Amino acid sequence: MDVEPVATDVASASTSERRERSGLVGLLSDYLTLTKPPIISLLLVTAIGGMFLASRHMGGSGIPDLLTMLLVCVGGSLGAGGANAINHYMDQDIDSLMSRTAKRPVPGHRVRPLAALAFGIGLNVAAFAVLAYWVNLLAAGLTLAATLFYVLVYTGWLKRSTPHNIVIGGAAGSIPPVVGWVAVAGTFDLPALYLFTIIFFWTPPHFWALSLLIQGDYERAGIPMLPVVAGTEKTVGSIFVYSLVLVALTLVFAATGAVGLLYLGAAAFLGTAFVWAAWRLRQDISRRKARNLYLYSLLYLALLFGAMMADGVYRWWV
Ligand SMILES: CC(C)=CCC/C(C)=C/CC/C(C)=C/COP(=O)(O)OP(=O)(O)O
Repeated sequence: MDVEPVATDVASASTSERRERSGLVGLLSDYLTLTKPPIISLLLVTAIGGMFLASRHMGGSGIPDLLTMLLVCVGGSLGAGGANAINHYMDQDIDSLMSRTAKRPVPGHRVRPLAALAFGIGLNVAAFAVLAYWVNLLAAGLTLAATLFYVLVYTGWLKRSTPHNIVIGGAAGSIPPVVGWVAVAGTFDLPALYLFTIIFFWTPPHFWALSLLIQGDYERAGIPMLPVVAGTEKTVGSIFVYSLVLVALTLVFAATGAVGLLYLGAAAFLGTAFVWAAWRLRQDISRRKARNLYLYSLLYLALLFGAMMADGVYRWWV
C-alpha cells in the first residue's frame, strides 16, 4: 500500500494562517488547537451517553439534569483539553518530524513549550475543581486519572516503545463515559464498565486505520505504531479481529438489560457496517479503504452513543 503521508493537521494549518492575519485571534486559536477540540467533542458525546444511561438506570427519564450535563461538559473539556495540551508539550520533538503535526503550535514555534505545559496543567487543575466542587469527587478523580494515564503512561512511555501503545493507551479515552455515569449515579456500576470496554475496543481499529494513512509519518518519527512494526497485512488483520470483538460487545451489552431494542437495532446495523468496512480493507489494503474505515469509525461511535441516549428516553416515554 502507498504509505506516503498525505494527511495534514488541518486545524494546525488553518491556525497558522489565522495567526499570521491577527495576533490575538491567532494566539487564542493556537491555545484552542492545543486542546484538540475535535477529540474533545467525541469524548463529550461518550460522557453524555454515560449520563443518559445512568439517568435511566436510576429510574429517571433517561435525560440527565441539564446543569449536571453542563458541568460535566465543562469539567470534561477542561480535563481532556489539558491532557491534550500536555501531550503537545511532551511530543514536540516527534510532532515536528511528522507532516500531520509539524505545524502544531509548539513545533511551529508559535507557543512556547513551557507555556503549553503550564496551560495543560492549569486546565487540569480547573477541571478537578469544577468536577469535585459541583459534580462529585469520583468524577473529578477519574478525569484526573485519565489525564495522568494519557500523559504519563501513553505519551511518556508506551507511544514510543511498543506497538501495543494505542491498545493500552486507549484506556484513557475510554474513561469519559464512566465519568458521565458516576456524575449521575454517584457510584461505579456494570453498565459503566461496558461503556469503558466498548470504547477500549473501538480505539485500536480507529487509530490503526489512521496509522495506515500516515505510516510514513510514524516511520520518520520512529513511533512503533502497528503498521510500522508488524506491516500492513498484520495491521488490517488486527483491525478486523478488534472490529468483531467490538461489535460483539455492543450486542452483548443489550443482553444486560441496560439498553433496549432501539439500541440493539442500531448497534446491529452500525456494527455490520463497521465489520464490513474492516473486511473490505482486509480484502483490498488501500488508502481509500483505510480512510473509509477511519472516517466511518468516528461516525459509528457518535451514532452508537446517540442511539444509546435515544433508546433510554424512548423506553421511558413508551
Ligand atoms: C481527561 C481525558 C478524558 C483524557 C483523554 C485523553 C485522550 C484524548 C485519549 C485518547 C487516546 C489516545 C491514546 C490518543 C492518541 O494520542 P496521540 O498523542 O497519539 O495523538 P496525536 O498523534 O494526534 O498527538
